[in-house]
Amino acid sequence: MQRLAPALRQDNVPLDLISLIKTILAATKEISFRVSQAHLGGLMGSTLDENIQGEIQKKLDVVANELFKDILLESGFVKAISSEEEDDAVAGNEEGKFIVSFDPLDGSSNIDINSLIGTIFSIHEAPAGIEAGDNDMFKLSGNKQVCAGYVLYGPSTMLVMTTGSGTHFYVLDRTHGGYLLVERNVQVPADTQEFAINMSNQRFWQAPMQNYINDLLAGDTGPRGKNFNMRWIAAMVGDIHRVLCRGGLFTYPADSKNPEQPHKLRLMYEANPMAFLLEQAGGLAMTSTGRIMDIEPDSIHQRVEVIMGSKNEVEKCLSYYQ
Ligand SMILES: O=P(O)(O)OC[C@H]1O[C@](O)(COP(=O)(O)O)[C@@H](O)[C@@H]1O
Ligand SMILES: [Mg+2]
Ligand SMILES: [Mg+2]
Repeated sequence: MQRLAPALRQDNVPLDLISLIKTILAATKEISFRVSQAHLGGLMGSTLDENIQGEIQKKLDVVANELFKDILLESGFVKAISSEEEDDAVAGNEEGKFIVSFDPLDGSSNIDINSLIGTIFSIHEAPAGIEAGDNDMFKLSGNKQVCAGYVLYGPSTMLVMTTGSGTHFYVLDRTHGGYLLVERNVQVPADTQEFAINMSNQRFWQAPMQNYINDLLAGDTGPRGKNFNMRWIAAMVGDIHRVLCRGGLFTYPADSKNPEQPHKLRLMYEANPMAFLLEQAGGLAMTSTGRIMDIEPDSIHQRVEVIMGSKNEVEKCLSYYQ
């Protein structure tokens, strides 16, 4: 099995980006270890602190964030970072060529039940003429990502990553401590009979999503003429990984539960990186009004609605909004 660096060189990834990716992955190996030892290291449960999202931070959210942030800022490769757990961008090396947005631990509500969690990252080239700590530096669309990926801390620790030459799967080999390529150019099936949504929000969805989901639930007795199964891991990394492995539709639609905040998932370090991975694997990643990666961000913690996965099924869902 091919090691990470030769696999990236095969995709003509520039050496400085390979060095940054290796730095990111060094942090994920440490996080993977800390996650596996969390019970023993007193890292279960919550802190007393609230992050800018208005969520009480888990101890592991804080540990993973500090680890990721420190390793990146010390590397010298990054001009700035932006994280789910940081109010604002954090300045790095003024000469740094890249900026990194990340979700240090995705699926935080799964930590205390020992279920699937992960780390999500998105890399852009640093725009010129903006100071290192300025949030405006991150107002770049998903189309401008040079690399995106996630690491899933599951039965095995898996890396799923793209640099624009397809989406590839890697596994952390614990014998020699490196990520090995296990599948190149993953392709998402265009059709599916599996969907993922938090059903408990149903009464708050807009009418098109209500109608779409009702028709899925009607199965072969309804207009879709076939049965659909439902899954919800409550960790985007886990639900998207399933979609990349066997197809499916994953959605976190707009809802009226909190009118001031109709969307849940964050554009810069959840929706954009997953959109890049899915599109590179032949899937689609949309809101009800357009392509996620075309969105021009207006803030680093901006939230968006998400409808992504198997191409034909995403198009079918969007047809309910026409
Ligand atoms: O709690 P809900 O409504 O099931 O939402 C689950 C969603 O929230 C998230 O956990 C949010 O991410 P964080 O855990 O990083 O805050 C997603 O991973 C997941 O898809
Ligand atoms: Mg998240
Ligand atoms: Mg998180």
